[in-house]
Amino acid sequence: MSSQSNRVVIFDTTLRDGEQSPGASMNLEEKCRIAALLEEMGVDVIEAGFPIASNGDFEAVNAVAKQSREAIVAGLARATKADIDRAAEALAPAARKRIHTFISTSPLHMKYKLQMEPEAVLQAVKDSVAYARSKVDDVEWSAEDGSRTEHDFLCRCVEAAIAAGATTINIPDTVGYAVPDEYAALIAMLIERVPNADKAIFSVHCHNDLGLAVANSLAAVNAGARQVECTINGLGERAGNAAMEEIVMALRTRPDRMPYETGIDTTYITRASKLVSTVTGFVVQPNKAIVGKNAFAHESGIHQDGMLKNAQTYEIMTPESVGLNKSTLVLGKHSGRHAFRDKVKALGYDLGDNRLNDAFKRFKDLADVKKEVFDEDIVALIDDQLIRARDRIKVVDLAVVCGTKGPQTATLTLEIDGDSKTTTAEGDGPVDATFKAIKQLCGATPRLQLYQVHAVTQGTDAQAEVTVRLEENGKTVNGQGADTDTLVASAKAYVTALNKLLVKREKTAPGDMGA
Ligand SMILES: CC(=O)SCCNC(=O)CCNC(=O)[C@H](O)C(C)(C)COP(=O)(O)OP(=O)(O)OC[C@H]1O[C@@H](n2cnc3c(N)ncnc32)[C@H](O)[C@@H]1OP(=O)(O)O
Ligand SMILES: CC(C)C(=O)C(=O)O
Repeated sequence: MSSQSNRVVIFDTTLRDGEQSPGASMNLEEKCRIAALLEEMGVDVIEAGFPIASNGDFEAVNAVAKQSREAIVAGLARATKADIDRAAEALAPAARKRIHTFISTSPLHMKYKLQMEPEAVLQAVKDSVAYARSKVDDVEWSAEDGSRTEHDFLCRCVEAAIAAGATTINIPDTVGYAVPDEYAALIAMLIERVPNADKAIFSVHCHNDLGLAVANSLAAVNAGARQVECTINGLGERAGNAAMEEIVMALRTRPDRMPYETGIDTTYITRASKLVSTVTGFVVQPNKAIVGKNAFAHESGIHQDGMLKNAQTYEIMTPESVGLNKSTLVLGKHSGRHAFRDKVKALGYDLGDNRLNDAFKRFKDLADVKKEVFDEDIVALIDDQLIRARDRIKVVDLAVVCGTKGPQTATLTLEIDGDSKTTTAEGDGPVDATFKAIKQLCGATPRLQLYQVHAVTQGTDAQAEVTVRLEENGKTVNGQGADTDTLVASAKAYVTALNKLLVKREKTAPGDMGA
């Protein structure tokens, strides 16, 4: 494959560079599960670890080597015989194996980290690649800190690595320092200047310190790189690596600007993201591109309206293309009537325009006090509205004073047959005070048989749904009320039950309100 081909090799290093994220260690069984999924989704090369690093790393590379069939399994090695021997040993069972050997080439790294002269580094490139080639046919050489390497020296190292048998040349932006046009120019320069450049595939490995890992990788592909090293969810050292899902979906979504293909079945992306997140405990931020919880979620009314008319108005990829069932229209304070009507219909209600408008107003009030409005909230809200439509008694206002000091008081305003009436009552707790206030205003004395509260959804801002059962002269009625305020929900429930009692009384003694 050359820089003329349009096929981009996806080299996944979640298990190696991804695991270098502090706290992201994975055990052998977890690595094997991730590797199996990476292979199933069409990853070309799986870098399974750094075998000399520890026995655990060796075992993991060895286990992934044993289980993989189609994917090439790579093991990392410094420019030393011991590292290369260990990598070769771990990779031995692999159907397709690659030794990935590297050494730093930037002045800073050579002088301070390696404490080697450039000529010694150049010799190490030749020796390490040749030695690795004596072990396997597929050798990748990386110029660590390549993006900060002096160009002439980098050209000499790359030429030497290819001459010694490397078939993939990786130019990492190890510290995420590059910017897209500069990095693309670097890759183009190497392809142009290195005499044997056509004998190797050029690869990029970008870190995200400036948030440019994906942009740099794509710019490099446009300049002729045909392997991208990346990780699921962008996991990796420090700010992470280029995120595989972003690279792959950018190529798939913009073939007009980037006419390249990968072998990835993108419908596996969500699964892979979830698996890596679960295994490492690294939660994916909600607004993360492609795999964040909100990547295909819409809350604003104008966007929801557009989505309902044509999803392409606000989505450049389909959720199905990344393995999600569907987009979500999240109902919240920014939602509009179109999305609300759609949701109400989907929940099985057939409300006329007036009722819908009324429900929408109540929904907006609820959304003002609640972060997210769930289906259950809407059901509770509409049921509440339907129940209350013909009520003679309505809760208008409630203010409760409660706490450790006491006495607990409730100041309540009810609308009774169109008239507004207010009273204040004391009680044994805020619920008792509220119920006493209702009884005072309505002159009712039914017996409370049941008082039950449950949260409609989760969270401290959840709606409370209260059930009240009242008994009078052998007649029993239940009333329900829902509200984010438990006491308001309690008042509504009690009043609903009272309204039902009134209906029952009407049947026996028409026109009678008080008890
Ligand atoms: C950019 C990257 O991501 S590179 C990969 C980074 N990943 C890791 O380091 C994770 C795994 N690493 C490890 O477990 C350990 O660092 C080991 C096992 C590899 C080495 O451990 P130690 O022998 O204790 O060495 P230590 O890590 O302290 O220092 C690294 C040594 O390797 C040398 N070195 C670093 N890179 C290379 C290289 N590519 N080729 C040859 N030598 C190298 C350093 O100069 C230093 O040598 P020195 O001991 O002579 O000063
Ligand atoms: C070993 C190389 C590829 C690396 O991880 C880096 O330079 O970031």
